[in-house]
Amino acid sequence: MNTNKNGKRPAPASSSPNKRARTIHGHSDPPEVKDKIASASAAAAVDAHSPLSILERALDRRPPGKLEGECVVYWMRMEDMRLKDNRAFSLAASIALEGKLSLMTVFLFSPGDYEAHDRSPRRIDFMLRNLRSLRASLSSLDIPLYTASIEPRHSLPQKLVDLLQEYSAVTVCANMEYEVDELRRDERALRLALEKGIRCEFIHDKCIVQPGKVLTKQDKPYTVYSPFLRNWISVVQGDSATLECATPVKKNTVSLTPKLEDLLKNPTPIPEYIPGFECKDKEKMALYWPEGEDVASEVLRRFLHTKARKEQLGGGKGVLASGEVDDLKHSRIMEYGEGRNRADKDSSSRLSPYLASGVISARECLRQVLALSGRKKLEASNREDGAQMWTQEVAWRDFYTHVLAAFPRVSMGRPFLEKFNTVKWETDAKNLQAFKDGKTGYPIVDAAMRQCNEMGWMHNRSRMIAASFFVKDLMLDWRLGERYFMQSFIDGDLASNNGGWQWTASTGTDPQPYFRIFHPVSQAAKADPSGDYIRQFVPELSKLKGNVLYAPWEHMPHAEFEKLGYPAPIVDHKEARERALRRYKNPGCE
Ligand SMILES: Cc1cc2nc3c(=O)[nH]c(=O)nc-3n(C[C@H](O)[C@H](O)[C@H](O)COP(=O)(O)OP(=O)(O)OC[C@H]3O[C@@H](n4cnc5c(N)ncnc54)[C@H](O)[C@@H]3O)c2cc1C
Repeated sequence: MNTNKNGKRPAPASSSPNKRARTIHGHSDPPEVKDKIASASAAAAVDAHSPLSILERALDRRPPGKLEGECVVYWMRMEDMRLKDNRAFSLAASIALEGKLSLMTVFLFSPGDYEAHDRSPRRIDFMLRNLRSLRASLSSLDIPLYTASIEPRHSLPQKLVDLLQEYSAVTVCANMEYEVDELRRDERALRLALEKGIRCEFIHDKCIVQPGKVLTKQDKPYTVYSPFLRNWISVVQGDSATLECATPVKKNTVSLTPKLEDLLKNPTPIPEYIPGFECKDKEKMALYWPEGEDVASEVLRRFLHTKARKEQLGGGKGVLASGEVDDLKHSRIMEYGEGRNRADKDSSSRLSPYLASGVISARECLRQVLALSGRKKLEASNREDGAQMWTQEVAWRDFYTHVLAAFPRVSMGRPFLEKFNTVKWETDAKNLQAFKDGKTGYPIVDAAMRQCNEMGWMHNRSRMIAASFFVKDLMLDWRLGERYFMQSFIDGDLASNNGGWQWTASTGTDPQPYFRIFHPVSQAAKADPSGDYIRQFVPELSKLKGNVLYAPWEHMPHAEFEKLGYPAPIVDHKEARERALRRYKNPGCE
């Protein structure tokens, strides 16, 4: 470790071009994500004929003649893992009721898709846990659940249709998933099903307002959030059907065929884990993030009605640990306007794992917010009221899903702003590893990354600070960071994660301007004024207080600093900032 002139401060590793000892220069895409980056022309072609528009057109086709069969299938996927307020499930039930048919549910595991989408073992384990809980609920409704693991992933549409035929299904209903591969898979399944006279219904459910419904005056998708939000609010308030709860599904009334009866009594197994996605810390994850619809409802209830609790900061305390106190006036949502950027407080809802897996619907969240103190109006410009502010955050989830649906190339490794595609990235493997391990020497970044590694989740501010440091300070390719987050999070959601990374990397829709670069020390003081967050996740610094905590190398004598066993900064922020400005200003240049 180096010391500076006054012998006090271990100097951060230099990032200026002529001093970079450990940095391997490279203009090429990093090998880890190379396969995932489409060419500009291929990506533009996908944008021009988006998989969503292709699927929507295909949905107009119906099998000729009367549908003959014995059941209707609800095809549940990993983003709609609930029975309440689930549109495809309700639709399947109503078609079954009308046709005097029985209802069954199918869940197909697709390890190839999980791999392709960098799904984390935590997310897969959460999926399995929720599925087990749903199986019990389905069984109480006499609805059989069929499960199977399908490989290779490209065979899934054909295997689904084989299964539909085996069970003599007339219709299959599913909620749309907006990722490119998934939309293409569904379109293929639809074509194959049609050939066999089976009807497919893929419907919008994930967002509060469906993609394609919030458009500019020129009928174009929005690329800027504020006008999107204003229009989104007018759609929500102008059409009462938007927030309507899907009809609850009742017990199967028709007597089941022997095959379905057998499936109800002898369900196909839900594995302990999916090979390749063994979750090493599953007990801990189950403590932090218990599964089930009732849990999700309780997480929401507490956010709306109870006060912040200190214990929720981390330290093995789950999202439903006891100690909550009802206090509508000072509930977490009421304090959200002021507190939402505080990583050291129990300031946000922690609903993201439940929303990402669809364990609770976003509509339900908004209905409950509107019911609070009889609130009826949403206001785009109100940035003080906690409930309004929170709704605006939930709208970001819709925004990024709409962006993904309208500009699918963003998920094909392309920056939304193509002009930044040639920005030169570093490829320093040691820096990448230090970031992942939370050993960058910047306490707030390290606390964020250690929270990620410990909980599979991070506070929004922490995600922004860590991602900014990754891109602008380490100058590492944002796609590598995007991938690591997906592989680590229990709430990994392609649209929100990609949106968050592209916002931070200044390459996305409505991004952070490239010249606004977070300072990892001043951001620490803002996000963690009490210091509790850093002390919780970075035990080497647990005895430090005040400004020393945010930049110990700067304020402590060298010998004292060394005793902490905490790394010195791996880059100098000032130099790194200049490098980032230089490279963003002139993409392609050193
Ligand atoms: C680099 C980066 C990566 C991210 N990756 C993900 C991800 O993989 N999955 C994910 O769900 N969110 C992601 N986010 C968004 C946001 O950080 C999380 O949704 C939020 O921190 C979850 O905590 P919460 O449920 O307590 O949020 P709250 O503040 O209580 O917000 C409520 C809900 O609104 C939605 N939401 C809030 N902020 C955003 C946002 N900026 N973008 C999209 N949706 C939002 C989420 O569904 C969230 O659960 C990312 C943000 C960044 C900057």
